[in-house]
Amino acid sequence: MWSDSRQLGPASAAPATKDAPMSASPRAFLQVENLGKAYQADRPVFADVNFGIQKGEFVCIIGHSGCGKTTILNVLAGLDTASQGHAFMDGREIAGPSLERGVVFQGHALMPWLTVRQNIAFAVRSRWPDMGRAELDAQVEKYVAMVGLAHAIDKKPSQLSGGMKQRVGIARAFAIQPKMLLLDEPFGALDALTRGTIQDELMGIVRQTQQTVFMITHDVDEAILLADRILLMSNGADVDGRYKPGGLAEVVENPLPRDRTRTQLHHLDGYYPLRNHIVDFLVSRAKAH
Ligand SMILES: Nc1ncnc2c1ncn2[C@@H]1O[C@H](COP(=O)(O)OP(=O)(O)OP(=O)(O)O)[C@@H](O)[C@H]1O
Repeated sequence: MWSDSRQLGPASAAPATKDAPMSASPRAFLQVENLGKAYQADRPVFADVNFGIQKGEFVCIIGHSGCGKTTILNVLAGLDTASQGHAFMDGREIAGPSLERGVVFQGHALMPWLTVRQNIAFAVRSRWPDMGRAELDAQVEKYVAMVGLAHAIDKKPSQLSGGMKQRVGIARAFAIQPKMLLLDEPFGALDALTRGTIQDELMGIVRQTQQTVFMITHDVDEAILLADRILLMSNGADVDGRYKPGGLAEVVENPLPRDRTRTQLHHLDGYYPLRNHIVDFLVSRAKAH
């Protein structure tokens, strides 16, 4: 079930030119190669991060605060640049933001003066500027319904609860039909009950759309529920007087059946060993690897 990160990322010898298609290679749909980030040259936050995500795969990343999860997600989103290494999606190096990647942050980032319908229509129009009115309306309504908000489609964000706003953010990300969805703790600010409901909804939509997802979470159960694989990340630390950057310490395959649900998760064979393994990592190994 557990695998060392070094087995994962077959770092390629030939980095592709920015924005240029790569030559045929066995890379995954999303491929991260030797990624590193240093704000301070002698103390990189993380270094030599390698992993791949296959099309349709749901991958979560877990690690303590400050290990660099958001930095990695921002590099994948094209919102930040790495100090070292490369990230490729669908055969091209990621070199800036793109509507091919949908991003959802903890703060929903909706435009407060627009209704739910208008917020999502804005994103859909950015993606398909020539889309006709009827098709645009249908696209918006489909994804609003998918997150259970048809009744609130003409409301403004100020009239919605935190959970509803986060659902709008999710609907907006799905509505542009991105090739990859990047989620940075999207449920972090929600109460447990709402969080559970939206996790179920997200899982349903992801299964229906076969969406490829990379998600940051601090919640071990959330990762076990949603992810096919869980990346465990360690923090940079001083070890025996020498600084060791953070990095990908381990990749955990989720052995539980893919049709698992939140309510039966705890009863499944393999749940407790998996949970204990991740918690042990966070408690005893995440600070230095
Ligand atoms: N612009 C910046 N300048 C200097 N240091 C930064 C900058 N942005 C991030 N950092 C540092 O880089 C490290 C990684 O930050 P990042 O937000 O990626 O971590 P994280 O694992 O996502 O943390 P959290 O779980 O708390 O969100 C942190 O120590 C942070 O202080």
